[in-house]
Amino acid sequence: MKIKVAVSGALGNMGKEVIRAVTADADLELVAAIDTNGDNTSDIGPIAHIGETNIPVNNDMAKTLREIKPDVVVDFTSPYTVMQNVETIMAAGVRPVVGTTGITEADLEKIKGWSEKYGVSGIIAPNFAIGAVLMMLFAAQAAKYLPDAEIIELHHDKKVDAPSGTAIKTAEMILKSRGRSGREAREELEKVKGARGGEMDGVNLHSVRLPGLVAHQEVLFGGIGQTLSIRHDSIDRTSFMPGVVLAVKEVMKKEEVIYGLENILNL
Ligand SMILES: NC(=O)C1=CN([C@@H]2O[C@H](COP(=O)(O)OP(=O)(O)OC[C@H]3O[C@@H](n4cnc5c(N)ncnc54)[C@H](OP(=O)(O)O)[C@@H]3O)[C@@H](O)[C@H]2O)C=CC1
Ligand SMILES: O=C(O)C1=N[C@H](C(=O)O)C[C@H](O)C1
Repeated sequence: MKIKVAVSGALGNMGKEVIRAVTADADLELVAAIDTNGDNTSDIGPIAHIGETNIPVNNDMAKTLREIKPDVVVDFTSPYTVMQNVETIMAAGVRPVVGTTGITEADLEKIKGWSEKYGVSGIIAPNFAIGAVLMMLFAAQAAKYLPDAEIIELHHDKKVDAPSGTAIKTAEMILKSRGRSGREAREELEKVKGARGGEMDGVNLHSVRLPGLVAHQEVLFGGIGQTLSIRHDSIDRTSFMPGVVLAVKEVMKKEEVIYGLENILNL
Protein backbone atom coordinates (compact mmCIF):
# COMPACT_ATOMS: atom_id res chain seq x y z
CA MET A 1 0.00 0.00 0.00
CA LYS A 2 1.35 3.40 -0.97
CA ILE A 3 1.38 6.24 1.56
CA LYS A 4 -1.25 8.81 0.56
CA VAL A 5 0.28 12.29 0.70
CA ALA A 6 -1.30 15.75 0.52
CA VAL A 7 0.91 18.81 0.01
CA SER A 8 -0.01 22.08 1.72
CA GLY A 9 1.52 25.23 0.25
CA ALA A 10 1.52 23.39 -3.09
CA LEU A 11 1.91 26.55 -5.20
CA GLY A 12 5.00 27.76 -3.33
CA ASN A 13 8.71 27.18 -3.96
CA MET A 14 8.91 24.20 -1.61
CA GLY A 15 5.40 22.91 -2.30
CA LYS A 16 6.10 22.42 -6.02
CA GLU A 17 9.39 20.68 -5.23
CA VAL A 18 7.58 18.35 -2.79
CA ILE A 19 4.91 17.58 -5.42
CA ARG A 20 7.73 16.44 -7.76
CA ALA A 21 9.50 14.41 -5.04
CA VAL A 22 6.31 12.65 -3.92
CA THR A 23 5.24 11.71 -7.44
CA ALA A 24 8.75 10.42 -8.19
CA ASP A 25 8.80 8.03 -5.20
CA ALA A 26 7.43 4.52 -5.75
CA ASP A 27 6.15 4.19 -2.15
CA LEU A 28 4.21 7.46 -2.12
CA GLU A 29 1.01 8.58 -3.83
CA LEU A 30 0.13 12.24 -4.27
CA VAL A 31 -3.57 12.51 -3.42
CA ALA A 32 -4.13 16.23 -2.83
CA ALA A 33 -2.64 19.69 -3.32
CA ILE A 34 -3.69 22.54 -1.02
CA ASP A 35 -2.83 26.24 -1.19
CA THR A 36 -4.66 29.40 -0.14
CA ASN A 37 -4.26 30.57 -3.77
CA GLY A 38 -5.77 27.37 -5.20
CA ASP A 39 -8.86 27.70 -7.44
CA ASN A 40 -10.15 24.15 -6.75
CA THR A 41 -9.87 23.42 -10.48
CA SER A 42 -6.36 23.86 -11.96
CA ASP A 43 -4.32 20.66 -12.16
CA ILE A 44 -1.16 20.87 -9.99
CA GLY A 45 0.74 18.68 -12.51
CA PRO A 46 1.47 21.28 -15.21
CA ILE A 47 2.11 23.91 -12.50
CA ALA A 48 4.81 21.67 -10.99
CA HIS A 49 6.06 20.72 -14.48
CA ILE A 50 5.21 17.02 -14.20
CA GLY A 51 2.39 16.70 -16.73
CA GLU A 52 -1.25 15.97 -15.95
CA THR A 53 -2.18 14.54 -12.53
CA ASN A 54 -5.92 15.35 -12.38
CA ILE A 55 -5.28 16.67 -8.86
CA PRO A 56 -6.70 20.18 -8.42
CA VAL A 57 -5.20 22.78 -6.12
CA ASN A 58 -7.80 23.14 -3.36
CA ASN A 59 -7.97 26.14 -1.06
CA ASP A 60 -9.95 24.63 1.84
CA MET A 61 -7.68 22.38 3.88
CA ALA A 62 -10.27 21.00 6.34
CA LYS A 63 -12.72 20.11 3.54
CA THR A 64 -9.98 18.51 1.43
CA LEU A 65 -8.77 16.37 4.34
CA ARG A 66 -12.35 15.28 5.15
CA GLU A 67 -13.00 14.25 1.55
CA ILE A 68 -9.60 12.79 0.52
CA LYS A 69 -8.37 11.33 3.85
CA PRO A 70 -4.61 11.33 3.21
CA ASP A 71 -2.19 9.52 5.53
CA VAL A 72 0.22 12.47 5.71
CA VAL A 73 0.13 16.20 4.97
CA VAL A 74 3.46 17.86 4.11
CA ASP A 75 3.21 21.55 5.08
CA PHE A 76 5.47 24.27 3.65
CA THR A 77 3.32 27.38 4.00
CA SER A 78 3.82 30.42 6.20
CA PRO A 79 5.09 31.10 9.73
CA TYR A 80 1.93 33.19 10.23
CA THR A 81 -0.48 30.28 9.70
CA VAL A 82 1.48 27.11 10.37
CA MET A 83 0.01 26.46 13.83
CA GLN A 84 -3.54 26.75 12.54
CA ASN A 85 -2.65 24.29 9.76
CA VAL A 86 -1.08 21.79 12.15
CA GLU A 87 -4.19 21.83 14.35
CA THR A 88 -6.46 21.34 11.32
CA ILE A 89 -4.32 18.45 10.09
CA MET A 90 -4.15 16.66 13.44
CA ALA A 91 -7.84 17.27 14.21
CA ALA A 92 -8.59 15.47 10.93
CA GLY A 93 -6.61 12.46 12.21
CA VAL A 94 -3.81 13.04 9.69
CA ARG A 95 -0.05 13.08 10.38
CA PRO A 96 1.71 16.40 9.68
CA VAL A 97 5.26 16.60 8.28
CA VAL A 98 6.09 20.25 8.76
CA GLY A 99 8.95 22.24 7.26
CA THR A 100 7.34 25.62 7.76
CA THR A 101 9.33 27.78 10.16
CA GLY A 102 8.16 29.88 13.09
CA ILE A 103 7.31 27.04 15.48
CA THR A 104 8.48 28.01 18.96
CA GLU A 105 9.16 25.75 21.94
CA ALA A 106 5.74 26.75 23.38
CA ASP A 107 4.12 25.89 20.02
CA LEU A 108 5.83 22.50 20.11
CA GLU A 109 4.21 21.74 23.46
CA LYS A 110 0.81 22.65 21.97
CA ILE A 111 1.46 20.31 19.03
CA LYS A 112 2.38 17.49 21.43
CA GLY A 113 -0.94 18.13 23.19
CA TRP A 114 -2.86 17.85 19.89
CA SER A 115 -0.91 14.70 19.07
CA GLU A 116 -2.17 13.09 22.30
CA LYS A 117 -5.69 14.47 21.91
CA TYR A 118 -6.16 13.31 18.31
CA GLY A 119 -3.89 10.22 18.48
CA VAL A 120 -1.60 11.10 15.58
CA SER A 121 2.16 11.41 15.20
CA GLY A 122 4.00 14.26 13.49
CA ILE A 123 7.45 15.35 12.35
CA ILE A 124 8.62 18.96 12.46
CA ALA A 125 12.01 19.96 11.09
CA PRO A 126 13.37 23.49 10.62
CA ASN A 127 15.70 22.09 7.95
CA PHE A 128 15.30 18.89 5.91
CA ALA A 129 18.74 19.03 4.24
CA ILE A 130 21.12 16.42 5.65
CA GLY A 131 24.08 18.81 5.29
CA ALA A 132 22.30 21.44 7.38
CA VAL A 133 21.51 18.88 10.07
CA LEU A 134 25.19 17.89 10.18
CA MET A 135 26.17 21.57 10.39
CA MET A 136 23.94 21.96 13.44
CA LEU A 137 25.28 18.82 15.10
CA PHE A 138 28.92 19.81 14.40
CA ALA A 139 28.19 23.29 15.76
CA ALA A 140 26.77 21.83 18.97
CA GLN A 141 29.89 19.68 19.32
CA ALA A 142 32.25 22.61 18.67
CA ALA A 143 30.44 24.78 21.23
CA LYS A 144 31.64 22.47 24.04
CA TYR A 145 35.20 23.61 23.36
CA LEU A 146 34.65 27.00 21.71
CA PRO A 147 31.65 28.57 23.50
CA ASP A 148 31.87 31.98 21.76
CA ALA A 149 29.80 31.73 18.59
CA GLU A 150 27.92 33.88 16.08
CA ILE A 151 25.59 32.72 13.31
CA ILE A 152 25.24 34.27 9.87
CA GLU A 153 22.35 32.96 7.81
CA LEU A 154 21.83 34.00 4.18
CA HIS A 155 18.58 33.47 2.24
CA HIS A 156 16.67 34.50 -0.87
CA ASP A 157 15.00 37.90 -0.74
CA LYS A 158 11.43 36.49 -0.58
CA LYS A 159 11.95 34.94 2.85
CA VAL A 160 9.57 36.56 5.34
CA ASP A 161 10.97 35.42 8.70
CA ALA A 162 14.26 36.34 10.33
CA PRO A 163 16.30 34.82 11.71
CA SER A 164 15.74 31.53 9.86
CA GLY A 165 14.32 28.53 11.69
CA THR A 166 17.66 26.80 11.14
CA ALA A 167 19.56 29.64 12.81
CA ILE A 168 17.25 29.56 15.82
CA LYS A 169 17.61 25.78 16.15
CA THR A 170 21.41 26.03 15.77
CA ALA A 171 21.55 28.65 18.54
CA GLU A 172 19.35 26.46 20.77
CA MET A 173 21.68 23.48 20.20
CA ILE A 174 24.79 25.58 20.88
CA LEU A 175 23.25 26.97 24.09
CA LYS A 176 22.32 23.49 25.26
CA SER A 177 25.78 22.02 24.73
CA ARG A 178 28.15 24.84 25.65
CA GLY A 179 27.71 24.48 29.41
CA ARG A 180 27.79 28.16 30.35
CA SER A 181 25.37 30.98 29.79
CA GLY A 182 25.75 34.48 28.41
CA ARG A 183 28.90 36.25 27.41
CA GLU A 184 31.19 38.44 29.45
CA ALA A 185 29.35 41.76 29.92
CA ARG A 186 31.04 44.43 27.82
CA GLU A 187 29.80 47.80 26.68
CA GLU A 188 29.40 48.08 22.91
CA LEU A 189 28.85 51.22 20.89
CA GLU A 190 26.41 50.20 18.13
CA LYS A 191 26.67 53.11 15.70
CA VAL A 192 24.09 51.64 13.29
CA LYS A 193 21.11 50.07 15.08
CA GLY A 194 21.08 46.31 14.63
CA ALA A 195 24.69 46.08 13.43
CA ARG A 196 25.43 43.38 16.00
CA GLY A 197 22.37 41.41 14.88
CA GLY A 198 19.88 39.66 17.15
CA GLU A 199 20.98 37.74 20.22
CA MET A 200 20.04 34.51 21.97
CA ASP A 201 21.84 34.36 25.33
CA GLY A 202 25.13 35.66 23.93
CA VAL A 203 24.93 33.98 20.52
CA ASN A 204 24.51 36.75 17.94
CA LEU A 205 22.47 36.03 14.81
CA HIS A 206 22.78 37.93 11.52
CA SER A 207 20.32 37.59 8.63
CA VAL A 208 21.23 38.39 5.01
CA ARG A 209 18.50 38.56 2.32
CA LEU A 210 19.52 38.83 -1.34
CA PRO A 211 18.27 37.70 -4.75
CA GLY A 212 20.38 34.83 -6.05
CA LEU A 213 20.68 33.12 -2.67
CA VAL A 214 18.77 29.94 -1.75
CA ALA A 215 19.56 28.91 1.87
CA HIS A 216 22.98 29.20 3.49
CA GLN A 217 24.41 29.38 6.99
CA GLU A 218 27.80 29.88 8.56
CA VAL A 219 28.47 29.27 12.25
CA LEU A 220 31.59 31.08 13.45
CA PHE A 221 33.45 30.15 16.63
CA GLY A 222 36.24 32.17 18.20
CA GLY A 223 38.87 30.99 20.66
CA ILE A 224 42.29 32.20 21.78
CA GLY A 225 44.31 32.78 18.60
CA GLN A 226 41.94 30.79 16.39
CA THR A 227 38.53 30.68 14.70
CA LEU A 228 36.44 27.84 13.34
CA SER A 229 33.80 28.23 10.60
CA ILE A 230 31.16 25.61 9.82
CA ARG A 231 29.20 26.37 6.67
CA HIS A 232 26.34 24.76 4.79
CA ASP A 233 24.88 25.80 1.43
CA SER A 234 21.62 24.63 -0.10
CA ILE A 235 22.18 25.67 -3.70
CA ASP A 236 18.92 24.10 -4.85
CA ARG A 237 15.63 23.18 -3.11
CA THR A 238 16.08 19.55 -4.19
CA SER A 239 18.54 19.45 -1.24
CA PHE A 240 15.55 19.22 1.14
CA MET A 241 13.70 16.43 -0.68
CA PRO A 242 15.42 13.23 0.59
CA GLY A 243 14.74 14.46 4.14
CA VAL A 244 11.09 15.25 3.38
CA VAL A 245 10.50 11.85 1.73
CA LEU A 246 12.19 10.08 4.64
CA ALA A 247 10.03 11.99 7.14
CA VAL A 248 6.83 11.03 5.27
CA LYS A 249 7.82 7.36 5.52
CA GLU A 250 9.02 7.55 9.14
CA VAL A 251 5.98 9.45 10.47
CA MET A 252 3.86 6.43 9.51
CA LYS A 253 5.87 4.28 11.97
CA LYS A 254 5.80 6.74 14.90
CA GLU A 255 3.28 7.51 17.61
CA GLU A 256 4.69 10.78 18.96
CA VAL A 257 5.83 14.19 17.73
CA ILE A 258 9.44 14.37 16.58
CA TYR A 259 11.31 17.68 16.32
CA GLY A 260 14.39 17.74 14.07
CA LEU A 261 15.46 15.50 11.20
CA GLU A 262 18.46 14.27 13.24
CA ASN A 263 16.01 12.26 15.36
CA ILE A 264 14.95 10.05 12.44
CA LEU A 265 18.34 9.74 10.72
CA ASN A 266 20.67 6.84 11.39
CA LEU A 267 23.58 9.00 12.53
N1 LIG B 1 12.31 22.89 6.81
C1 LIG B 1 12.95 23.09 5.66
O1 LIG B 1 13.84 22.31 5.26
C2 LIG B 1 12.56 24.27 4.81
C3 LIG B 1 11.63 25.15 5.28
N2 LIG B 1 11.20 26.18 4.51
C4 LIG B 1 10.13 26.98 5.07
O2 LIG B 1 8.91 26.63 4.41
C5 LIG B 1 8.03 27.74 4.36
C6 LIG B 1 7.58 27.99 2.93
O3 LIG B 1 8.69 28.37 2.14
P1 LIG B 1 8.53 28.66 0.57
O4 LIG B 1 7.99 27.46 -0.13
O5 LIG B 1 9.82 29.24 0.12
O6 LIG B 1 7.41 29.80 0.61
P2 LIG B 1 6.44 30.27 -0.56
O7 LIG B 1 5.91 31.61 -0.15
O8 LIG B 1 7.11 30.13 -1.88
O9 LIG B 1 5.24 29.19 -0.52
C7 LIG B 1 4.28 29.09 0.48
C8 LIG B 1 2.92 28.84 -0.19
O10 LIG B 1 1.97 28.51 0.82
C9 LIG B 1 0.82 29.34 0.64
N3 LIG B 1 0.15 29.48 1.92
C10 LIG B 1 0.31 30.45 2.87
N4 LIG B 1 -0.47 30.19 3.94
C11 LIG B 1 -1.14 29.04 3.66
C12 LIG B 1 -2.09 28.26 4.36
N5 LIG B 1 -2.51 28.61 5.58
N6 LIG B 1 -2.57 27.13 3.78
C13 LIG B 1 -2.16 26.76 2.56
N7 LIG B 1 -1.26 27.48 1.82
C14 LIG B 1 -0.75 28.59 2.38
C15 LIG B 1 1.40 30.62 0.11
O11 LIG B 1 0.43 31.47 -0.42
P3 LIG B 1 0.70 33.10 -0.32
O12 LIG B 1 1.80 33.37 -1.27
O13 LIG B 1 -0.60 33.70 -0.71
O14 LIG B 1 1.06 33.37 1.12
C16 LIG B 1 2.38 30.07 -0.92
O15 LIG B 1 1.74 29.70 -2.12
C17 LIG B 1 8.80 28.89 5.03
O16 LIG B 1 8.45 28.95 6.39
C18 LIG B 1 10.25 28.47 4.89
O17 LIG B 1 11.07 29.03 5.86
C19 LIG B 1 11.70 26.40 3.27
C20 LIG B 1 12.67 25.58 2.77
C21 LIG B 1 13.18 24.44 3.50
O1 LIG C 1 12.80 29.99 3.73
C1 LIG C 1 13.68 29.19 3.32
O2 LIG C 1 14.05 29.17 2.15
C2 LIG C 1 14.25 28.24 4.27
N1 LIG C 1 13.74 28.16 5.45
C3 LIG C 1 14.18 27.30 6.50
C4 LIG C 1 14.71 28.13 7.65
O3 LIG C 1 14.16 29.21 7.92
O4 LIG C 1 15.64 27.70 8.31
C5 LIG C 1 15.12 26.23 6.04
C6 LIG C 1 16.07 26.65 4.98
O5 LIG C 1 17.02 27.50 5.55
C7 LIG C 1 15.34 27.33 3.83
